[in-house]
Amino acid sequence: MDLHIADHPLIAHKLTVLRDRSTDSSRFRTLADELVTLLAYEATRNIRTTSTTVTTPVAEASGTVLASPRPLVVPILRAGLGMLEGMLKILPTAEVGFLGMVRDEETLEVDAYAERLPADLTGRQVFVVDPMLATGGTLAMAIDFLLERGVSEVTAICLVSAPEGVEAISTKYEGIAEVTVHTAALDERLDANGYIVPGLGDAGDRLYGIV
Ligand SMILES: O=P(O)(O)OC[C@H]1O[C@H](OP(=O)(O)OP(=O)(O)O)[C@H](O)[C@@H]1O
Ligand SMILES: O=c1cc[nH]c(=O)[nH]1
Ligand SMILES: [Mg+2]
Repeated sequence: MDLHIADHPLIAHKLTVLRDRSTDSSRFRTLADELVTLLAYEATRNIRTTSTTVTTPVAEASGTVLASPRPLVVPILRAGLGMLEGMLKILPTAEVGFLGMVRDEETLEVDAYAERLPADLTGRQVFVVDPMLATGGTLAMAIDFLLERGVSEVTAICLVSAPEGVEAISTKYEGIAEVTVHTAALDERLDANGYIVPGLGDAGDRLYGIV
């Protein structure tokens, strides 16, 4: 697995405000949106393109456009929805698929309650967005859904990741699929309840639950 940890002062600043317990939902949503746009710039560095020519008002120029089929963005509900608009700002032509998943707070087992993906994703470039990579159980289930549909290359964009989740994904897909994770931060560890330390708390609640 390829892990990229962002190293940019604007990302560090926005993430610091995002972590702050006193940041309210409205500001949290704005920051998540801004952060994913910044992370997506680097995460799309290897997006597939094709060469073309374009006629300017002056002359013909050679150019580059996104290849077909267009990329697929998959937010993992609920918290991943807070990263969708930020992704679409820089990938406005992407197709969007949805996965709804929730962790059991006691067992940390993941339940998939919604799935709306194209049936055949053979050869498609896929960007999964979810703010938190904790145990890695949710991202693994999402990757499994995608692999079943023919995907061989998945890029995940997360805001905060735990070493335990990174290790779990790296081990599970070694030699099976090309998985890349872009994260704004790699934190210290998980606590006894499966929360990332220092993390930012429950991303879904902070985006949509608590004002
Ligand atoms: O790596 P894991 O241990 O699987 O945990 C990470 C998952 O937990 C959060 O979702 P949650 O289950 O809280 O659902 P929500 O988005 O509806 O809040 C988060 O958005 C990830 O999807
Ligand atoms: O710290 C964590 C871990 C999982 N999900 C969250 O929202 N936060
Ligand atoms: Mg949650």
